[in-house]
Amino acid sequence: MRPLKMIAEMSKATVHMKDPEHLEQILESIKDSGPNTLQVISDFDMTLTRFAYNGKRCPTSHNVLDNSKLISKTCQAEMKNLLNTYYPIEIDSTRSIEEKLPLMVEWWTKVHNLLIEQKIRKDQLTAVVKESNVILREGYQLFFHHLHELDIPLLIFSAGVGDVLEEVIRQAGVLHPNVKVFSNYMDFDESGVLHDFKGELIHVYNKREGALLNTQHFQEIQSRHNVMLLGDSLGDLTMADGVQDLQNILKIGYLNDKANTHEHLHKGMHTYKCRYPFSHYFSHPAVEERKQSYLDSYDIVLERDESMDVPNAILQYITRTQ
Ligand SMILES: Nc1ccn([C@@H]2O[C@H](COP(=O)(O)O)[C@@H](O)[C@H]2O)c(=O)n1
Repeated sequence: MRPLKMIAEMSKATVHMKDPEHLEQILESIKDSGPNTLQVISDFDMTLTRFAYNGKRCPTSHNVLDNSKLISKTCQAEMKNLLNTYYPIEIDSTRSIEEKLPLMVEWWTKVHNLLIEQKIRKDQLTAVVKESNVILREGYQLFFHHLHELDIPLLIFSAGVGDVLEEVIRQAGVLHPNVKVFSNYMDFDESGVLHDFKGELIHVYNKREGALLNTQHFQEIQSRHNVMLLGDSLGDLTMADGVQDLQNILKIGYLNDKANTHEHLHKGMHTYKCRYPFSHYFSHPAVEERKQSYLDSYDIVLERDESMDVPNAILQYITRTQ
């Protein structure tokens, strides 16, 4: 039987594909190569985590801090201003990456400096994550456990805050040894107070496997030439750049619903629970407008789907040995 017929989840109404035949070839080729040739590369915010829950937007790893009691009201206001300034630039498809890149570095640098000024303590992060509204997508247990069982590396590339997202995964009980996170990690002084961020700044335009060249992680994944990639933006597609001798890449994209959220964003504005002020949403292209570009770039597009059902079903299929 043809692969797509064998994967029941592929007939869900949320699933879209531009070229099912090509997708079937990729699925077969990855399956034939075996699980020890596979690595999974994923974005974190709004890809492994939910975009919304009960009609309310869920936070990114940065927002977990922005919305917390660790940040003064003045600082929250400054961060919100920065978001108002730079987020429209991040999603502006009329500007080139060359134009946007220095501005993204500027945004991240300003936010990190503000966070440093807040003298955040390492021992406060557990509580802040617990109190936040961040939620991993439904079916995350199966996803993480299956990859762990088969010893398939899960590389999470995130321009968010590594300490926060690692804590999210830890609290969910799925921070297995095969999970490697590449993100912006906080640097705490000897008394446990944030005084810097470690290493090179990671923003939306430089998170990719090639950045791991000459690291131990790179050696561990060098022989894995097949990739399953999960993302929620077109920028996430470059995360696999630098994979050695890439044979097959299966790209699954979450097309999150930005248009449906106006109503609760109005409410969220007063509670600081929303990610962005609603003005961003009015200028943000709606799902229908973005759908074609996602279909042109991702092999599978999941529209308004808050679950891991499809990635899980695909994984079960391509790692089945008989
Ligand atoms: N102060 C900030 C800076 C960035 N963001 C958003 O985080 C996203 C990056 O995280 P990924 O896991 O998707 O790499 C990015 O899309 C920014 O909009 C933020 O919320 N606050």
